[in-house]
Amino acid sequence: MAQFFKPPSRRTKTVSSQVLSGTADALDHQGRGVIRVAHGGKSRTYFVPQVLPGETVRFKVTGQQNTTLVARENEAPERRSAPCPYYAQCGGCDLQHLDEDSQRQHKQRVVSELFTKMAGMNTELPWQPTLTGDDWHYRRKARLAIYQRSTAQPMHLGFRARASKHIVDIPQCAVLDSTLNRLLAEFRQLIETAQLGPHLGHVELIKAPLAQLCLRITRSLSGEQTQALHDFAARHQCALWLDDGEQLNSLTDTQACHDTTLDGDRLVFMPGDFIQVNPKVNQQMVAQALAWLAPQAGDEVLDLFAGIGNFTLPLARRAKSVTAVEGVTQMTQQLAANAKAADIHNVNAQTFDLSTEHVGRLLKKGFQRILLDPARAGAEAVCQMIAALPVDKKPEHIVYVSCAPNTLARDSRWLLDNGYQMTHISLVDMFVQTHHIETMVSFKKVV
Ligand SMILES: C[S@@+](CC[C@H](N)C(=O)[O-])C[C@H]1O[C@@H](n2cnc3c(N)ncnc32)[C@H](O)[C@@H]1O
Repeated sequence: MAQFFKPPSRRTKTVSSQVLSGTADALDHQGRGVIRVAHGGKSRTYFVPQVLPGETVRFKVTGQQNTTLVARENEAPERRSAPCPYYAQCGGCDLQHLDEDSQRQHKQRVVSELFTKMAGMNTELPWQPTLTGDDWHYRRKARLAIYQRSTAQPMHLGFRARASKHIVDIPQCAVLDSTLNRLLAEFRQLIETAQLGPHLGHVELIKAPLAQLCLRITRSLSGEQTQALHDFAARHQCALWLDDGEQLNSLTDTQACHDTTLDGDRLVFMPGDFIQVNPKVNQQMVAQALAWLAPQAGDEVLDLFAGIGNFTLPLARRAKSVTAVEGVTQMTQQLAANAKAADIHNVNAQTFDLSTEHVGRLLKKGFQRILLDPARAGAEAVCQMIAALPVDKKPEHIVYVSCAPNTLARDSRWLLDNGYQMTHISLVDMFVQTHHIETMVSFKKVV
């Protein structure tokens, strides 16, 4: 039999399940303690959840990126005891071991560092006061997973555990709106009495302004179960929706969900459409965008990643016209319908993918002001195309609203290197108790 030389495997030794120890010297942008551990003359960096700078811990390496905390040897002075009883298991509010002021300071520091590293900003950023609302019970929308193999087995209703598919039972959520929390407790009982558990995949709770429950149905319901849902909706004066994965049907004869803009216009939406989860903070965010963008009566404004028109309608009331672009057809149609119902006729709503060339053609028409509010992936293609515009076609003002500071810093570099100056930046405390960071930045054309 022929023999071939077999080189030794080049695969790095698996680190999985190793228990290491070290002291955190920083927090990363996901709120995890940064621990550097020496390995055979080299230093390796780990990111450990629930750990603060100065704390020495033992942690288990569960994958290339994942670690779990095993034991903490000391506590940093700024650590507080987490107010929510589910904090240790639930994957949700992962920064509540810091008080709210410390959370905000950490988030501001993260954004500043990312701007230095990724956008080349070496001067102090023009920070404005953080926009804040309630620290607890601020969420008007949440999706909870449901799992029950059969009615003889226990039912689970809650959020997924940290880095896992396991459901942590959450009878009450400390950041969920209080009306929705009360409804959640009643709904848990209904699942048991009507034996709904094996038929449901998740429930989405929305306050809009009537409480709404949207149920993901995985097996068809019996007549008695449907009646029990009807009775529940009547008893608790809420709306009920059934989603079978293909269609969303309203079970109750109630009005659709809606929000109200700061001008009093109605923004109708469907469960599943994007809405900003923190209504108090959202109102301030829209007001600040208007103040920074300062649309004038003669301005043509572009609202990109427009959703159902959260920024579009207020902008349209102040400018000559607004072109709003959104990638989901249903939301663009809803945006157009919302404008029409508010008697606003200067909105041109378009549907297309903003990561494509198409946006370049639109930008060449020339807009005085642009509002950008992308998803976490950011708006790099848009910023590159703004950067490449001739000076006379470049907008005078841009406001960028972001839920991911790394893509915000990356995209901002295109603007800062191509004729724009940052005039304002502020944190928007949309997701208190969690590591998620919402930021607003205003740019002004300087050349
Ligand atoms: C953060 S939400 C903002 C929505 C709206 N501005 C608001 O305040 O409610 C981002 C929106 O961008 C849309 N979107 C994400 N990626 C997109 C893309 N590549 N092209 C167009 N729209 C996109 C999403 O559907 C979503 O509605």
